Amino acid sequence: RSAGIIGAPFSKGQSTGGVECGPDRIRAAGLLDRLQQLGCAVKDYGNLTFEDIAVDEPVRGSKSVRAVGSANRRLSEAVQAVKKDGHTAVMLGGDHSLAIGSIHGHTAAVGPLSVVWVDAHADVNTPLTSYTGNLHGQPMSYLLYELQSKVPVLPNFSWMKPCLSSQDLVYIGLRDVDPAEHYILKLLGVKVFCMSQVDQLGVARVMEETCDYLWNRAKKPIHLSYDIDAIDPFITPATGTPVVGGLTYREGLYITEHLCQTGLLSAVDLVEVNPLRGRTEDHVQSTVSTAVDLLLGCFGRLREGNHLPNYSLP
Ligand SMILES: N/C(=N\O)NCCC[NH3+]
Ligand SMILES: [Mn+2]
Ligand SMILES: [Mn+2]
Repeated sequence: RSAGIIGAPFSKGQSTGGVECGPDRIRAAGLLDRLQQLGCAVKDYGNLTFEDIAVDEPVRGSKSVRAVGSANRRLSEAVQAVKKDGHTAVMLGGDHSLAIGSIHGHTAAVGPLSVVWVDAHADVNTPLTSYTGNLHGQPMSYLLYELQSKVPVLPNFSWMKPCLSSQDLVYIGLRDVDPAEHYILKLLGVKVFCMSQVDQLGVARVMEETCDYLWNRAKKPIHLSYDIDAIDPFITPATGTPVVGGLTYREGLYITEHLCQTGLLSAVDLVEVNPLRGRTEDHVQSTVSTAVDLLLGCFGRLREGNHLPNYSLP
C-alpha cells in the first residue's frame, strides 16, 4: 500500500475558526510515522496554499463561494496528481466543502467512483435550501448529477461539473439531517444507514450491505469521505458541529478496517477536525488520535496486531 498525503488547511466552507489547523495537528500526532510502521509507503505532498479572495460577498445566500470554488479547484488538481503517482489519496481537512475538489479530482483521475460518506450530517443542502449558507453543508449537491438543475451557476465553480450518481453513494452515521436534505435523499433513493440502522443492524451488517449495494452493478474504486463528527463527540469533541449519539470508536474503526480489506479504497478524506473546539488539550488529543487511528485502519492496521513480512524473531 502507498499513501499520498495532501494537507488542506481550509476553513471557509464554515464560520468556525480553527479547522484549518487540522492537517498539521494530525501530522503532529504521528500519522506518517505510524503509516510507515505498517509497511505503508508514504509521500507527503505538503499543505495546499489557497488563493486569497479579498472580496467574496454571499451569492444567493451562500458564503465565501469564490474562496471555496478556488480552493476546490486546486484540491482537485492535487488529488489528480496523487492518483497519477499511484497512491491512495489522503486529504486532511479542513472543512467538508473540500469533498467537492477531492471527489471531483479522484473521479477525473480514475473514473466513476463508489462514495462512502461517514458523517452525522448529509451535507446535501443546495445553495437555495441551506439555512446557514455555509458550503460545508452543501458539497454533495455540487457533486450529484441528479441535483445539477438545483444548483445555480456560482463564481469560481465553472471548472467543475457533477461527477457522481446518487446510486453510487452510501451514507453512514446520519443523525442530524435537514428537512430539505431528507426530501432529497428520499427523492433520489440514496442508500442511507442512519444511526438507527447502525443500532438495528450492527456495524458489521451495515458494512456488508454497503458493499453489496455498491457492487450491485460493478465494483468501482471507493472514495471514503470521513467527517470526524460521525464519531460520538464524547470521543471526538474537537469539531465544529458535534451531535450526540454518534459512532463509537470501535464502530468508526470497523468501517475503515472493512473498507481497507476490500482492496478498493482509492481515496480518503478526514475532515472537520478543529483543535480550537476542544475545551481541553485532552479533548483535542482524543479527537486527533482518533482521526489518526481511523486513517491507519484504512491502510491495514489491525486491532489483532500487525507485523512486517520481513519480521523474524531475534
Ligand atoms: N459538520 C457539518 N456537516 O457535515 N456541518 C454542516 C451541516 C449542518 N447541517
Ligand atoms: Mn460533513
Ligand atoms: Mn458533519
